[in-house]
Amino acid sequence: MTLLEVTDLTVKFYTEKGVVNAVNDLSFSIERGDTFGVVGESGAGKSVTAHSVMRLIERPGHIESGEILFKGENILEMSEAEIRSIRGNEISMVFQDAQTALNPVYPVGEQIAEMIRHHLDYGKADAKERTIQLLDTVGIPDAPTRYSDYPHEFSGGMQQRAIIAMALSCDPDLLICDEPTTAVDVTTEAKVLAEIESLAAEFDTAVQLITHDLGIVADICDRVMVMYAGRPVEKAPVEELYYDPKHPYTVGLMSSIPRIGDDRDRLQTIPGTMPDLIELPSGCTFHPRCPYAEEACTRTEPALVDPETGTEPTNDAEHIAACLEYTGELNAGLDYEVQVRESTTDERVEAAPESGSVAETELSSTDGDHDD
Ligand SMILES: Nc1ncnc2c1ncn2[C@@H]1O[C@H](COP(=O)(O)OP(=O)(O)OP(=O)(O)O)[C@@H](O)[C@H]1O
Repeated sequence: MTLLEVTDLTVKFYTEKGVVNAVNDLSFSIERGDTFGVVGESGAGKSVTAHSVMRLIERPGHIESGEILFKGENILEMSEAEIRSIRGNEISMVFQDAQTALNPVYPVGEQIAEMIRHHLDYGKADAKERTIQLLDTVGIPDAPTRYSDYPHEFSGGMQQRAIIAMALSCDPDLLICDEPTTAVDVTTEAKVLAEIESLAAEFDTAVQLITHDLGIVADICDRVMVMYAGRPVEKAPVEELYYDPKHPYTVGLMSSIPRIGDDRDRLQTIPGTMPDLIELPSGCTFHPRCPYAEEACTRTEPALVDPETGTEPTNDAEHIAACLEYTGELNAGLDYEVQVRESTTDERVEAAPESGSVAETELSSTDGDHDD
């Protein structure tokens, strides 16, 4: 049975300025042990999607329609007690502002042990032992001593790992990580991500990783969903997305990956910003920013289709995209090139949109040592 199956999810926020269409008709699924990336710029609806899965959407937000099946049970129809027993237990989440998840006045170890006692009904000594084991697993050096340290005695990277340990403490089936590394430096980021990856493998935990960075997705995800203005515009196994991106927005995102020592101004490659979600553009919501947009794109909203056939995807279709190119409605077509450069240490993919800019990313895995 599929672990998580989201179908036609629509979420709106009723604000004074108007109704924000945060998530529109979104469907995706995550299998057990899968690492699923959700990418897109700020405001794409990534966090709202994750919060919906945890049923944490609060007023003025409202889940308008859709189904969220977790192990076959509809999360949206569960009682408060049922959803509470799943949250932090079978599904746990590392939030964007992860550091605030630690209470500054209690030792880190005690906070994790408390979670374990609460959710797994462990005795005091067993909970402490499991906590120390977990701290050790996430790479906290000298875990038995560090157990009694307060959050401020941990470095940012160590705090982040402690939070991941906390999220994993109940051995969840699904770990949702919302930009888990925004608050840490680049070196720590690579280590934390490697940690999530190896722990997920060790515990057979599925991961939904939310990020705006396709480079991170390349490092650790199996499958990816690219979101734009509350909708999925492309879904694919990670390698296919990199070698053969089908949606112009994905190509634009790949162009935006900044690299150290890179003198090209990559962040400029997608002109404009995410549209106002109160008044979405007509037709394809990406058309105002798309270098290939034609008249048809201002009128017709593209459906997610199998790019090979241009038809509605079958259930087992792995790569799907929402662009009129694939339903034969564009005259000039898409004009970008994907180049694959291989080197001894990594593989790089480049995609060049019409503007002449080049998208590039690495398909190498992060190094997973534990130093801070
Ligand atoms: N409580 C709220 N009230 C009003 N609008 C909201 C609220 N929460 C989210 N939204 C709106 O929903 C849209 C999607 O937000 P969301 O946080 O999911 O984006 P995101 O892709 O996760 O972006 P980021 O990477 O910045 O977190 C945004 O336009 C946001 O303004």
